[in-house]
Amino acid sequence: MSDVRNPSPSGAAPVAAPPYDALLLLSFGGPEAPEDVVPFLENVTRGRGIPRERLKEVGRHYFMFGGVSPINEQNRELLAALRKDFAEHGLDLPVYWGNRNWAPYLVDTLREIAADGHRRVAVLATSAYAGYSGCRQYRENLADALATLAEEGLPALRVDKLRHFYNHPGFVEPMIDATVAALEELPAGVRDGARLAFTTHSIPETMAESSGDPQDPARGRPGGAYVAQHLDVARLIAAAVAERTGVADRGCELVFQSRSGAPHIPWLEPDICDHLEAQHADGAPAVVMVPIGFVSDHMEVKYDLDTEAVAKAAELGLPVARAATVGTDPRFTAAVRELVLERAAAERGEAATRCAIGGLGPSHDVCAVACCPNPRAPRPAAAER
Ligand SMILES: CC1=C(CCC(=O)O)c2cc3nc(cc4[nH]c(cc5[nH]c(cc1n2)c(C)c5CCC(=O)O)c(CCC(=O)O)c4C)C(CCC(=O)O)=C3C
Ligand SMILES: [Fe+2]
Repeated sequence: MSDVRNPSPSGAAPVAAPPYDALLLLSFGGPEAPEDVVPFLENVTRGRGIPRERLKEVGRHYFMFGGVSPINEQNRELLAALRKDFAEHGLDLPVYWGNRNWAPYLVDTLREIAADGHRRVAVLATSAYAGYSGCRQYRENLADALATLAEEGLPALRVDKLRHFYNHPGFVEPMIDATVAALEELPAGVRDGARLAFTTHSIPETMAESSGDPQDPARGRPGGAYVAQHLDVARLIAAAVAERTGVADRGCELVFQSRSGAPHIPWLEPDICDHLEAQHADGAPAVVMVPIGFVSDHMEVKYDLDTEAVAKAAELGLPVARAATVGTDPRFTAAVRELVLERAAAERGEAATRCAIGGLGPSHDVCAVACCPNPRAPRPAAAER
């Protein structure tokens, strides 16, 4: 692992990151009041064939939490943490935030960026891995928003999406600490026997198979790049946790959660709740759930893991703990800064250190047209070659 953390000496004048004049934090968005829930779900599911029953069920999850998803507040905290990190390290780059499905909407943020006089924007999507939902769909959202700005006669912006950060040490290391901390929450008697269950969002199997760049060796593996990348992270965490705790055989299972879509369409399995049952039947004394698929403790974590899976475990009498997501860990904000600086250097034609751990290497900077295809029909997407 190479160290590319090189803060400017304190007192030095802040430096920019040419050619970029802004960073955009691009996220999913979530409701912030009960009356937001139905319109939010309509935004998410428009034209996606999600069964009505599933929508009612997901609406119920949000209402259980007062109609407020934690995701927007978590993104406000990340935005503040990024601004603080940039300021402390002498990086003079304004940071903006926009969402796919709720205010502040991406298109409004891009209008604001243009009005502030910025033209070249680096984009960090709050999705660490390859796949349609986490990569191309955001690039389609960018293309749509840019088209709206063009129709309005606003100045043209160029947007560059930063590479997938799933194997950046600034993302993985906080999760190693969080997994060790979760193990320590378990009763001492079951701690050493506890198994690890790495969880992520289930997606349709066909979407998993086609995830990633066709040229990327990870895509050729069963499950495509989405599964291969998650397995790589799971192995890194399992190995580090084995070393830290002196217990080598906790397993390293990748399991899935938050399945939606029609029941006859195959999605990635096993589901976390079925997995807890199987682990219990297999004699596991405890399980630690490690939500490697997510960057903050949003609704998929608070409901699907902390509520539903925890209830399943209680019913089984299986002790469980859940590892925290990276959130605003300073190693993660430093990683974002490094990704911006690395990409800026690459865009200037300079050599850049591309920090990555595990077996797959750093992801590509610019997605291919055939990367993570839209499962329905091809649509214009920004930031591709
Ligand atoms: C891979 C992936 C991530 C992880 C990467 C990333 O973080 O981007 C993710 C994150 C999230 N998903 C979220 C919420 C929802 N996802 C849905 C539906 C879907 N997700 C999908 C995939 C993913 N989703 C897919 C293939 C669908 C089917 C419909 C479609 O093809 O688009 C639905 C519809 C209802 C349902 O069926 O669940 C909702 C409400 C929230 C917000 C949580 C909050 O409010 O705190 C977040 C962060
Ligand atoms: Fe989702």
